[in-house]
Amino acid sequence: MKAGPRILGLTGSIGMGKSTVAGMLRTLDVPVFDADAAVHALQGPRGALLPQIEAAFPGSTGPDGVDRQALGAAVFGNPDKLARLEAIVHPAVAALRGDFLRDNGDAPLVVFDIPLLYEKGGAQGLDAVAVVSAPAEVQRARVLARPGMTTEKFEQILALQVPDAEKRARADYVIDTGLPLDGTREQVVGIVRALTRGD
Ligand SMILES: CC(C)(COP(=O)(O)OP(=O)(O)OC[C@H]1O[C@@H](n2cnc3c(N)ncnc32)[C@H](O)[C@@H]1O)[C@@H](O)C(=O)NCCC(=O)NCCS
Ligand SMILES: Nc1ncnc2c1ncn2[C@@H]1O[C@H](COP(=O)(O)OP(=O)(O)OP(=O)(O)O)[C@@H](O)[C@H]1O
Repeated sequence: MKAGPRILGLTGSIGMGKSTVAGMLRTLDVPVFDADAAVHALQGPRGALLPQIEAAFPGSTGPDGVDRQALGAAVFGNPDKLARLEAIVHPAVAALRGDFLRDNGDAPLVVFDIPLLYEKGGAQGLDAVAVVSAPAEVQRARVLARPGMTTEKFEQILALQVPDAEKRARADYVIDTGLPLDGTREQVVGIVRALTRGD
């Protein structure tokens, strides 16, 4: 028997409903590590990565932390700059994820919410992966409704992400978020049951 919790990776492309599903998992008492929140904390006011990011991208940080709009404009669409930012951010996120796992060592199941799981090869050590997915037109409508989002930015981000169809093909579970929330919640409950049964 494996020591420690089972680990479910949760991923999905922009606007597919990861955060909503992560919220559903938390209400089922499943601890969720939120990679995006970790990035925000590391880049926010007094964030641990501010000196390194300022050195690599002068003028991109201030008293409120990283200017995400400006840094995003600099790195999305420029693979070298994006790789430089990732080399700063990803090891720090991995360290926080290790802390989380130690803190929740007694839970039967934990979830790693990792937006870029397939893009950045974060699948090692996971027992299963669930992908959130909705039809492309639902995704587009959700994303373009967000403040500060433009069609251009959306297209740039999509181009950086593994296509939804490929994610669905590779995942152990597909969670459909293109339907009313209750239907999605039912699927989430089923996955948690399947992964915690028979321990
Ligand atoms: C460049 C930053 C500051 C822009 O922040 P902003 O708030 O404008 O965008 P946000 O983080 O919400 O990302 C928007 C979309 O782009 C995607 N995205 C973010 N980083 C990347 C990346 N390195 N490669 C591909 N897609 C990415 C996200 O999954 C999301 O769908 C930020 O995305 C960042 O620091 N990215 C590098 C670190 C990283 O890889 N984070 C992903 C979680 S580990
Ligand atoms: N069945 C459903 N499941 C999940 N989200 C749904 C569903 N129906 C409607 N929605 C809505 O779709 C939106 C999904 O946004 P959410 O922030 O969860 O996506 P995300 O994948 O985390 O996005 P990003 O990767 O861009 O941060 C929310 O506004 C949510 O209320």
